[in-house]
Amino acid sequence: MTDETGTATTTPEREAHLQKAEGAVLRADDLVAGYLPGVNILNGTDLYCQEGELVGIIGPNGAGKSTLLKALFGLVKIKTGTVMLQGEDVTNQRADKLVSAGIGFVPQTNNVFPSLTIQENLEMGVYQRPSAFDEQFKFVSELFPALYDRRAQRAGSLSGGERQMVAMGRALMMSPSVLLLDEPSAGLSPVMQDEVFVQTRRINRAGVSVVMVEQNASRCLQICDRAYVLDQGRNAYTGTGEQLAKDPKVIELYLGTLAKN
Ligand SMILES: Nc1ncnc2c1ncn2[C@@H]1O[C@H](COP(=O)(O)OP(=O)(O)OP(=O)(O)O)[C@@H](O)[C@H]1O
Repeated sequence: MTDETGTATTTPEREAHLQKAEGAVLRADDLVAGYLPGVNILNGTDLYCQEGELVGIIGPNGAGKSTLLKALFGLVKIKTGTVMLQGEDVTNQRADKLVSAGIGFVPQTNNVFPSLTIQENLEMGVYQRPSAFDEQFKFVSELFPALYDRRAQRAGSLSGGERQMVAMGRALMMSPSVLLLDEPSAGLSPVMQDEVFVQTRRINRAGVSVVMVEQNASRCLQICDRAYVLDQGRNAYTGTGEQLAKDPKVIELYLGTLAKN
């Protein structure tokens, strides 16, 4: 991390965070990234996800939450900093390489092929390893029985919540070491939002490490093991979901406006 003058800085909190990041399935250190030359959206973001963890990322609009996920998944250029997947440096690797290396990503929008059936969508998820289809289809069908029952239905005819299930199922087809979810509850009715949180927890309990960005901050903090509050591309607060949900500063600055539902 550097200050405005480019001098290296660190804090005891950051040192402690870096120590806890040892051995993580996915870790990002000091990411600086953005879309345009000279305009950084991430300004030294740190994150880690240990095996089996469900990690949430919350924060105000425009904080860089989606940008962080895209940077982890090779969709936004990382200018400085590193991304390590199971101890391997994967900084700025192409998304398709990251999928075969073990990162699953579910974008916020346009995350299914609407003209394809549910089964065909799931086949697309495993196109790099077609021989794994049967086994992975069984795993995904056990998590989401409705997908199996309706496998011949076109994804374009499904509701928002059902599409989200297909998108998650597709990303799980490669049996990822870590699954990145970008605002899975966005645009859904309160009932369907709840369903998505239950499903996310179920995926995590099935042994999949998850990093999720969420606009429904209070619900996210309820289900996640740990979370980051991002502000202006920097780590503002971090702790267990329970700690952050009770932290007066987090409540005042972020949950007050974000946790309406
Ligand atoms: N493709 C892009 N090109 C240029 N700037 C972008 C692009 N996508 C996002 N940004 C900018 O990056 C900043 C962070 O956006 P980002 O979507 O990461 O925020 P966020 O924390 O996910 O917010 P929200 O909850 O509103 O989605 C915003 O200022 C946004 O305008």
